[in-house]
This record gives sequence, structure tokens and C-alpha cells, in this order.
Amino acid sequence: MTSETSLHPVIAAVTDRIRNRSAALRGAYLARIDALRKRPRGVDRLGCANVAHAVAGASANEKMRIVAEKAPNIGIVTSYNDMLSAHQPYEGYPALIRETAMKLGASAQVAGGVPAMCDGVTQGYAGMELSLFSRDTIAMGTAIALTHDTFDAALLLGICDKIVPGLLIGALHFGHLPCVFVPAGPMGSGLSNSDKAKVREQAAQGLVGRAELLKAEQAAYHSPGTCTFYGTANSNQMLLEAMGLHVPGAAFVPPNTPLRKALTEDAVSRVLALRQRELPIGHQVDERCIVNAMIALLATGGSTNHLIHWVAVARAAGILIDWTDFSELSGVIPLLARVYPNGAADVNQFQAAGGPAFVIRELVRAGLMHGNVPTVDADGMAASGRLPLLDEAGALHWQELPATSGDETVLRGVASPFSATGGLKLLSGNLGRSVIKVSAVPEDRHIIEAPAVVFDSQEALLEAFKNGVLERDLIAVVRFQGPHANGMPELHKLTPPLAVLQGKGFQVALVTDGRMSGASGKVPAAIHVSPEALAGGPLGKVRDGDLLRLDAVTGTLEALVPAEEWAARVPAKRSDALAELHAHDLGRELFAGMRRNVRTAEEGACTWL
Ligand SMILES: O=C(O)[C@H](O)[C@@H](O)[C@H](O)[C@H](O)COP(=O)(O)O
Ligand code: SF4
Repeated sequence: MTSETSLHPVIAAVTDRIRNRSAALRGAYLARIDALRKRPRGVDRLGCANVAHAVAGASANEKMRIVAEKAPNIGIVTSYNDMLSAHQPYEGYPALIRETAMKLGASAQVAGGVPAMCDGVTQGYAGMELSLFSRDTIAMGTAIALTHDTFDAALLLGICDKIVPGLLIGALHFGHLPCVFVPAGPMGSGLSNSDKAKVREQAAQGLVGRAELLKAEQAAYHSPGTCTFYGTANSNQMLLEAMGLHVPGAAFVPPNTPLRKALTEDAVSRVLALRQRELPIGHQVDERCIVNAMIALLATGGSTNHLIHWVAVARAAGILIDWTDFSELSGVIPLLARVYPNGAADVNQFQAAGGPAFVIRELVRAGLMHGNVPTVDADGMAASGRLPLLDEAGALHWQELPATSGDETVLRGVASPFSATGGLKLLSGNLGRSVIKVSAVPEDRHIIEAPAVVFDSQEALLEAFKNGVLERDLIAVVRFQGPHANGMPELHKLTPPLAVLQGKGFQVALVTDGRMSGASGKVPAAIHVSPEALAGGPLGKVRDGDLLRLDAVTGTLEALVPAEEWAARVPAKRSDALAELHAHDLGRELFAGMRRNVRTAEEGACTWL
């Protein structure tokens, strides 16, 4: 693999800047976890009653293994539930892991479970207002599990949107433990994402009814496994591969297959090997590892949610990153993958073309990704560029990737990228700082200048669309959607109506202090606007009819209002009725503390600082 000397100078400079900015925080973090590493192992350190409680539920053999033989004990943190198709396969994982650990002379216990929300189920409804905060709830759940403090390593079972970031944030607060993430893989390809989007747009115009729309949706989402668009969940998988936190190539192998089973078993021996190699997650996730994740996101047009989540993940490891770091990296990282919403293909076609392994190998060889970083595999990033397979005897092997992509319409090498720069762009101007995913927006829509139409809720925009009053060029401003206001929901339900208007030839864009789904894309959207309107941010000053300009080429977002008038404007206030609506019912009251304490989107929307 390439040495650091051939690393692209911008990547080296951004990494150094992050390292310098983080030095004090990171140094204190490493000192804390190294002190924890020096302690005796859990069951030798805890009191007898504590130990008895910890193993009371275990079998006699496991008790022997853990207490008498002092064998390594692995804590499993699982996010199994039946609501996420991606997590449903986890139901049987703990038993398989426990059995494998015993075969390997170790032991494993389920340390705890964490909640997991399916954003597809809650999209457009009240539950989406808990979605972002479920990330830190998952982090706290991970801490509750691992704080039993009787483990020598951890296996983290999580795939979807906030679950991987939450597990990672939680595990990094136990940075003294070696950790491996265990994925379960994508569902098979059903109705294509583009065909699904077409039926949605027809439904938005009343051209098809509920029965036909439901049939299309169930043809797209049809069985256990992760949804096949390249949204936040599958971006998580790509980033974990680039961070070396998966068994290499485990991300997109389908669930309930012999290869998937072998990879899950292999994760057990890997995490035990990490313990032998004395590589805890707090050391493995260093500045280079975080930058590699940022690069992987940019090279594949990954989810905009990671401009929030990975800031929080980095912070959990004592590392400070911001949107300027992402933007500077995006300027030199080529776009190598076109997976829906950035193209027509899905993750199964991405994997078949070479998948994450191909992306990593291309970037490392070109000096566009740190190559000499420690990973779950003793071969480091070299192993991340190989694909797993089972031989005739059913044994697990890794094979070198073909030299070229298996499908140039989906995946390309560095020599001929889809674009010379990454899929995400920072926007700044008198409306605040925001981000836009340009990789999914048609070229001729990267600059939009149009009058503002202002909404204080997504429902109000949907109502206006239904009443036919949006048939014109417009920039929809949907404000009071920030983390303090209502938990910063994804506003993905706005994509079909805005796409219909765009399809009619109108110049259309969205500007919001809310989020979009990782699966959003073709309508230009300046999102995560900070500071948010409820915190007095400039979106509160925008009025219907103001001329706004979103320019993803120069990276600006402006209200074209005379400066003195703009300065004199008093920001609008959210109505009491809206404030009341978002404060109660359907669990929202329980998250009032997080709404009060949450940091800005650019600070990772952290709620624990
Ligand atoms: O960030 C994401 O990737 C989304 O939260 C995704 O997990 C969710 O499911 C969306 O809702 C997309 O799916 P739909 O287009 O079916 O809503
Ligand atoms: S990808 Fe989204 S919709 Fe699919 S299972 Fe995961 S959270 Fe749910």
C-alpha cells in the first residue's frame, strides 16, 4: 500500500490541521483510555457479588471460561429489532457469536441492546423528530451495556442511519476495548429506486392511488436486509470499511447466506486478534482514520447526515473536525461511484462492480486515502482492497480485486472519475453556513436564483403544493426544523413534490435548517443551515418574495436583500402552536432536555457536551 509520503498534500494538510486542532483533547482522551487499559481484566477486578451477578445467566462452561480460565470475554451490543429490515437478521447473531467464541477458547455475552429507529418508517411523521436524538440515545445505550465493565473486547451489531454513529460514539467512550462492527448486508434488488421515485411523483400529482403506490413501495422494500439505495445506512457501511472496523469486505454480502455466516464468525476471531495486537478502538480511530471516513463519504457521494454524525463520532475520540475540512477534502477527492440517488444503480450493483474494496484500493494507491493505518486486519488497508469468498470446502478466503471496475456506469477508477471533486459542498453567505449534496443534482440545477416562499413546517409546504400554488420558480425556505426546534427531522417527504415542480421545468430549490435523507438528491437543497432559525439564525429574516440565490459552484447561499434592510430585519418567531406541537406527544416530551442542550449541526448536534 502507498506510503504516507505520496499522500495528496491537501489530505496531508487537512489531517495535520485536524491533529493540531485536536491535540489537547485527543491527548487527554488517549491518556484516559490508556489508564483504563492498565487495569486487571474485569472479572478479576470486580467484587465477588458483581462477578456472580455478571455470569449468573451464563452456562456452566461459560462461567468456567470467564471466571476460572480467565479467557477473553466479548461484550455484544446488539440493535436487533423487527422494525428495520436491515437489523432483522441480527436476531440469531448473539447465539452464533457466543458459540463461535466458545469454540475459539473465549466467551461472549450480550452486554446490552440499543434502540434502533427505522427512518423509513418514521419519515414525514412525528417519530422523525426523535431520529437525530436516537443517535446519542444509542450511544448512551452502548455505554449502559459496556459499563458492566466485565469485557475484554466488544462486537457492535448495527447498520442503519444513527445506529452505527451511536454505537461508535458509545464504544469510543470505552476506547480501551478492541471493537469490530458486524454488518448483516443488503436485501436483494427489487423495484429500482428510480422507478419507485417515479411512482411517488405520480402519486404526488394524484395520478396513481394508494394501492398502486403501496405495491411499488413493497416491491422496493421487500425482505430482510438493508434498503438498497445509497443512503445513510449504506454510507455507514462504506465508512466502516474505510475505517477498517469491519471484517474486510463484509459490508454488502447478502444476509442469511453461507458467506454472511462465515463473516460473522470471522468477526469473533478478528476482535480477539485485535486484543492480542493491543489495538483498542480508541487508538484505531485516530485522525487518519477519521479523515479516511470523510474521504470515503466524498468519493461515493454518501449521505449528508454524515456531515453531522461524523463530527460527533470524531469528537467522541477527542478529534475536532468541521465542514471546512470536508469542503477542502471534497475539492481534491474524485467522485468514483454513482449509486442511487447519485445514479440509477443500487448497492448490490455497486458491490458487484467492486464495491467499497475497489474504492479504497483506488484511493489508497492514488495517495488520496491514508494507507498505513491499522485496521481489523493485520494487513491494514491492503486487506480492505480485497473481496471475501468461500472456497469449495466452505473456508473463508480473500481474493484480489480485478484491476478495473466491473461496471463503469456505477464505479470508476481515479483515472476517469464521474467528477473531479466529491459529492458534497459547503455553502456560506448571509443565510448562514449550510451544505449541499451536488452529486445527485443535475448539472443545470447547481445555481438557482428565485423568489423565496417561506414555510414554518413541512406540512405547510405539502399543503401549498396540493393546493397548486407552487407552480413557479421558487426557493422553498422551510425553517424551525433545527435540532433545538424539533430535533432536526429529515424532510425527505418534500422530495417528490419539489421534484415534480423541477420536472415541469421550474427553477426549484430547498433551503432549510433541517436535514434530508441520505436517499434525497435530485432537487438542490441547502440543508443544516446554521445557526438555526429558533436560535435567532438568519433564516428567521427571510420573507416571501425575497430573491434568494443558491450557488453550488461558488459555494454561496444569499438573500439578495439590501444590506441595511437585511440588518434591520427582526427574525420571525415560531408560533406558540408550533412550539407546543413539537414539545409533547409520541415521546417528544422525553427529549426536551436534548433539544435544550444540543449543539449546532456543524458541531455534530452533540447532546452530551
Ligand atoms: O438517511 C437515510 O438514508 C434515510 O433516513 C433512510 O434511512 C430512510 O429510509 C429514508 O426515508 C429513505 O427512504 P424512503 O425514500 O423510502 O423514505
Ligand atoms: S435503510 Fe433506512 S429505511 Fe432501510 S431499514 Fe435502514 S433505516 Fe430503515
